[in-house]
Amino acid sequence: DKPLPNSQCSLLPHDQYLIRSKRIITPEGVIAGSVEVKGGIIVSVAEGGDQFSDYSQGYILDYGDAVVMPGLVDIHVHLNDPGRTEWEDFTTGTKAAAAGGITTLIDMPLNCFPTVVSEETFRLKLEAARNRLHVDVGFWGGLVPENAFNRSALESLLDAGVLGLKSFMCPSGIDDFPMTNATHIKEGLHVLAKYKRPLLVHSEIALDSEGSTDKASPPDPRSYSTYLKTRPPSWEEAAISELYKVAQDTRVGGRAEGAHLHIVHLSDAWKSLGIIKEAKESGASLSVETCPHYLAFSAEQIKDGDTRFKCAPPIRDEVNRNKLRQALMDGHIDLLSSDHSPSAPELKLFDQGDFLRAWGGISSLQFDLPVTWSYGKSFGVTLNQLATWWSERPAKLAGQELKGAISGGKHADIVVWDPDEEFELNENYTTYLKHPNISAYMGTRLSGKVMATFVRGNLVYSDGKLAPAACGVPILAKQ
Ligand SMILES: NC(=O)N[C@H]1NC(=O)NC1=O
Ligand SMILES: [Zn+2]
Ligand SMILES: [Zn+2]
Repeated sequence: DKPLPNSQCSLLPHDQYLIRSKRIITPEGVIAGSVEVKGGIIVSVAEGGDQFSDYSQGYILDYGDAVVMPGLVDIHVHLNDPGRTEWEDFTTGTKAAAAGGITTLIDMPLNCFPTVVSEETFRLKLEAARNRLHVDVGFWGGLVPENAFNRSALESLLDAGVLGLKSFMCPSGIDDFPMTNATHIKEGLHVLAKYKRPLLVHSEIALDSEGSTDKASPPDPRSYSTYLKTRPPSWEEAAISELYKVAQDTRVGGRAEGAHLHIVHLSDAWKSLGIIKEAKESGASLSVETCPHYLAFSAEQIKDGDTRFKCAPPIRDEVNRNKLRQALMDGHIDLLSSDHSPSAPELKLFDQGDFLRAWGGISSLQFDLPVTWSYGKSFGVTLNQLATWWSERPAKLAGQELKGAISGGKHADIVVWDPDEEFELNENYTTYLKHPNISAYMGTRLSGKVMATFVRGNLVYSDGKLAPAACGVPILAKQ
């Protein structure tokens, strides 16, 4: 049993050990057995336990019937560092991730300042992240009008190691991250094809909407329905129809073969979803995510002035929510992400409760797992589905073939949790997010408590404690 290179990285002073449990979630199904970890890698996964009854090579951690699952890979997180660290930063965000069983997160190129739209700005991002990551963190670069037609600028950003690009089809809310049109996106995909990396798109196009026109009786900005009317499903439909067309380039033999288009945070479960199904059938390389808040909440439940629930696209009515749940269960939605997009609490305008002027963004990162499980189990979500939507597919989208599953040869990125333990998410709950009070989940009762989190074999979180050192690494795309 070799000593660890840096004992501050892990709460477990062993390099080689066995994790035992009656419920290990593997790609082949749930098994009772053990996962053998050595040097940060899963060296074997075995059913039963007899062959290890005398495990003299290392240490044994027996978790009984707690669930041992691949750590979550949250591909859609805004940590706002550098530049808006009073909203969230690398330290708070990655501590929250570790405590929540998220072993890898991919940081978005906007809400930080400057935005990550060039090699130079990406270097600033990496500099800010240095020695401050408690889990592994990858980065999306930004596709904006300024770089979309500048192939060499995009190539240097991609050569520097961003895992793919992200763009908006509507105003992003951040001045130095302007929106792209279909032509910019087509060019971006063409460059990405060579790298075989994805483009993630915020898919709403701002059309004139009924909410903003009635001047005789101005709508009440404290009412959620006022906000909901300003961003109807037709905005998502309009964007996704455009994307259907540009995605044709990603087909075999197309101009952007090798690139992939990923639609982020789908809310509309009606026509948008239909177009996505058709695009997949057409042979386009396309996928879609939704977020726990669209599965958990409905417009009917959002109280006047409670701007914690403001996000874009908006949380829609209960019928839409149920249809979205069904689409997920039926396999039409590929994966889940948080779109963790916190702000300083002042920007949520809790005093006025003004839905039209408050910052749009849901804060949820630390609660990805218990939230998905608490709401998901009511509509039949299984443990294997959690691993597919939260680990296997997001790892694949981000090009991380060593992450996202409990199987031999992969990184030992593991969450151990108790699906049956319930807790009140209130001010007494230990939360590492910078501003827990802005989270839409605060005040709810959840089930599914994270007991331990391993990142490349380091026990970074256990039983309410974090490892002292920040030993997560920045993930750079391989050439
Ligand atoms: N800029 C930013 O983070 N916007 C996010 N917030 C939100 O609710 N939807 C988004 O795209
Ligand atoms: Zn977005
Ligand atoms: Zn986002």
